[in-house]
Amino acid sequence: MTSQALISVSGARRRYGSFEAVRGADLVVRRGELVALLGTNGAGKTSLVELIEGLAPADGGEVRVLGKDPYAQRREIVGQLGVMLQEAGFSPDLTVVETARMWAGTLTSPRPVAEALDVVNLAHRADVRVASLSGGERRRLDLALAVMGRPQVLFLDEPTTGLDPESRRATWDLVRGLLAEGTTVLLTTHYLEEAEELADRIAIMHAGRIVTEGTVAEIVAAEPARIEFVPQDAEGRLVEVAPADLPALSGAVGAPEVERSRVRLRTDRLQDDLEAVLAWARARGLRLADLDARSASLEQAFLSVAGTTAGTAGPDTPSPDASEEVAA
Ligand SMILES: Nc1ncnc2c1ncn2[C@@H]1O[C@H](COP(=O)(O)OP(=O)(O)OP(=O)(O)O)[C@@H](O)[C@H]1O
Repeated sequence: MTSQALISVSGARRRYGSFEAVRGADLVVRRGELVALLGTNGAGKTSLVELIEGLAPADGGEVRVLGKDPYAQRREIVGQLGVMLQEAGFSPDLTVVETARMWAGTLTSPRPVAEALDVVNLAHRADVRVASLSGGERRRLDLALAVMGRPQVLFLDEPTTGLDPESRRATWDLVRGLLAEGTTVLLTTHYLEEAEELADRIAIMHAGRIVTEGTVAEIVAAEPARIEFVPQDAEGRLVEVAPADLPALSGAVGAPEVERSRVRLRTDRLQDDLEAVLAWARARGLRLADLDARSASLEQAFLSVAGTTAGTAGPDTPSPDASEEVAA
């Protein structure tokens, strides 16, 4: 059974003057799932999310949230939406609990303030001034405010940017707790690792469109695997091989590359072609130094979207664990 789409965007467009930042984007977020929206810098993520949040009207296409037009019918749904902004903009002189009470005062049926602070593990910091909170605690306060109204749909905009790894993991746990409560989440993030950890599905945006969408496994499966090695003889001396000397691969994607003795192959049939490479090496008495055979990563899929789709934007600095191999 397919669960109900709480967010549905079809052919959405948004223009700033003559520049079209969102150029026919399609996106569905179903009840109870977390969809991570990734993209290159300037891809149009913020412009699209603002349409979904009802902060601006679409210049074309259709945007529906909880079955309503989020711009024209904003009042009917705004109470069901929670938005975690980059900067909530509260006075640094207020304490945590004062801030939370003030925010709760603007909502029709808020969670008890103590509960909201508890959800984000800030109860013990209730009487601390906002100015004295760490960066991670401030982000948690932003999250507490976003979930204060028990939103059905929660928008998380780079919720862990600037946080240390421990705080980031703590935030992920909080988000998992909200998902377990049934909250539906649209997350924008520059951290691929964050998307892999949290997302049921990922949508990658580039140049105003969603160009790839699916589970991590689906997105990664569409990218070829890699086999790399440096051929050596039995004494450990480098052996130069020309691309034409390499074995024919049944799942080959593109031509083999040989760069300073390192051989790079791309394949859609990793196991079969790895066996072919090993048999080829054995028959020639070669050792394969630095042998590395692996399925594609989300990062490779992301970079391939960023690199092969028309447009000028380069990839974001995607994740702290971005492999040197790809970044090089
Ligand atoms: N108010 C505006 N006026 C004119 N152009 C704008 C405006 N806001 C955004 N843009 C442009 O629209 C494009 C998309 O911007 P947007 O902020 O939506 O991208 P993004 O994917 O959120 O980028 P980032 O990851 O860098 O935050 C960019 O080229 C940006 O310069």
